[in-house]
Amino acid sequence: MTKLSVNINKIATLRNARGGDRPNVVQAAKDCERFGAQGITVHPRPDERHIRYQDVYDLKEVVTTEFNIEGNPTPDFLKLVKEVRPEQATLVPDAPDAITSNAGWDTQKHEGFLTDVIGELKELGIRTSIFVDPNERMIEGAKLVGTDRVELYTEAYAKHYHDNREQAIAPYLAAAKRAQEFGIGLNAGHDLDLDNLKYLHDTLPGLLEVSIGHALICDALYFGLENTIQQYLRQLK
Ligand SMILES: CC(=O)[C@@H](O)[C@H](O)COP(=O)(O)O
Ligand SMILES: NCC(=O)COP(=O)(O)O
Repeated sequence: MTKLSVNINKIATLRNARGGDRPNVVQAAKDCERFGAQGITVHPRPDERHIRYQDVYDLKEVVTTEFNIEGNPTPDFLKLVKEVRPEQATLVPDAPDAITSNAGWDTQKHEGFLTDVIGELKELGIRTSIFVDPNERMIEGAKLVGTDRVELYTEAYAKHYHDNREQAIAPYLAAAKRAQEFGIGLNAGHDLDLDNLKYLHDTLPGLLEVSIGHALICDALYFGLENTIQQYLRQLK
């Protein structure tokens, strides 16, 4: 079964546009769960342009499904994660000024750092995932650093899906098979939507979770949040 974790960053973006509390991020997370989401993802960034650190503490009090915190493991991020203790922490090597995540880890270059951070989080009972490009060498590095899971960075898949989906998914399939051989759990995310999700789900073996935010929240403007989540869940059957 592939779980749908709804990334609620964009709910916070909308709230922050006016500085008030509408829409309420905590209520949105509760509603996503009520409408069927099997997890809630947030990606607090250092400038707190969408999810704020305080949101993460507030969400921890209410999220009853799987709470996944994504981000670059800076000292501030690690302090937050260690205090909140989500079910899963996804480490993403994004620069503070990046508009959005734009690359996976070089797991070989950063082997020592990732090994240390992953070890610390696992000791606290937090499942770890690392954001990686669909590259078999990076999966081999992921094995060495001891992560529980990898999250395949699906931007390239999404970008090329409509040109040639077999070609677009080929590197992901190879990476997924390698992860499976190593006993590493498989997540995926970035730019997934109602067009490209089903093929990804049906093609990648052992896909445990997808985290989806931008497209899902955009779809919710037209279809409503409950209906949208139901539509995404149907792609994962
Ligand atoms: C790791 C990843 O792909 C997502 O967390 C994505 O980066 C969402 O972050 P933004 O909402 O800040 O674009
Ligand atoms: N990990 C990916 C994520 O949480 C959401 O990415 P996107 O759907 O906002 O591109």
